[in-house]
Amino acid sequence: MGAQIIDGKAISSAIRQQIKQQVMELQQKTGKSPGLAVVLVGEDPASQIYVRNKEKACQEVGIYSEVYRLPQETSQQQLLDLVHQLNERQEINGILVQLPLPDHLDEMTVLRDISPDKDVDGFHAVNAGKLLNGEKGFVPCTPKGIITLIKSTNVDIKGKDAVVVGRSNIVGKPVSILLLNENATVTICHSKTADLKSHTQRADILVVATGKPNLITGDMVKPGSVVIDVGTTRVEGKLTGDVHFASAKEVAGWITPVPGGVGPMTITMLLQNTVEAAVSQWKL
Ligand SMILES: Nc1nc(=O)c2c([nH]1)NC[C@@H]1CN(c3ccc(C(=O)N[C@@H](CCC(=O)O)C(=O)O)cc3)C=[N+]21
Repeated sequence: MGAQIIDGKAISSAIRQQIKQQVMELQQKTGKSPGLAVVLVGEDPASQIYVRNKEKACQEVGIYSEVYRLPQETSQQQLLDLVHQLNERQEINGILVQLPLPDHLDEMTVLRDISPDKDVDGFHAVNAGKLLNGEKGFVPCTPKGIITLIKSTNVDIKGKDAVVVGRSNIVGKPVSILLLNENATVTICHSKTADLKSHTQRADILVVATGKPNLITGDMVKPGSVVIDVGTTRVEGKLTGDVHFASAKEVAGWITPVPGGVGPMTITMLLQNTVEAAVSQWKL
């Protein structure tokens, strides 16, 4: 018994099939493939895995990709020089600088120097502003994937109580705006929220993106609700979500697993954004 599992892996592969088709059509029409540059600074093992997965995903769907692996001691200027070069390169439609950057580098400055037209992560202030204003721009990959996963349940978002736990610029804030755009009533909770449980218990849609393993237990979940777990923390070698899966799945109506939920969707949305970038830069 218990919740239906939202299979992010299966939904991802269906969308990747469509993207592959679209890339083939673009190649036939233009003789070119969309191109993505991924920049990784330092040797964080988790980042290495993500970057390799992104590279593989690009290959699968026919997106051209370049990966720049820069040493830990790369200077701010060296990183900015690379970003500027990539901004100018015709064959590169999307640029992603893997976060977090080493402490001596200023993320905000680096993100601001990526051309907003190539900002497939949707982290540039221009794209964040467009999202807030309801203008067309790049939507961050994880939030975009989350909305796709919620819609896959056929639960109508309109008028529902959505509670987002976490207020990062990468997930919490943008997913809150997307849910608001879908006409949910949105509450944003965070580490200073007084009574977290009182909020999560009322959530028809619960999105958890805190990086605190097993923060949300079954007693904090509303019966029948949609629970989206964004956390992927390695605990004793095992990838662990922010939601205690075993107890939450007895209460929720739908729930995403970790792994195999939000993670694969993030990469799929990156592929989608890269194709979008190419189509718009090629003026198709
Ligand atoms: N500029 C930038 N853009 C990002 O999108 C970005 C980033 N920096 N920094 C790190 C986070 C994290 N992130 C994930 C992507 C895929 C999985 C993923 O595919 N996870 C698999 C499991 C992978 C594994 O086994 O480790 C899953 O959940 O099933 C997870 C996490 C993207 N991020």
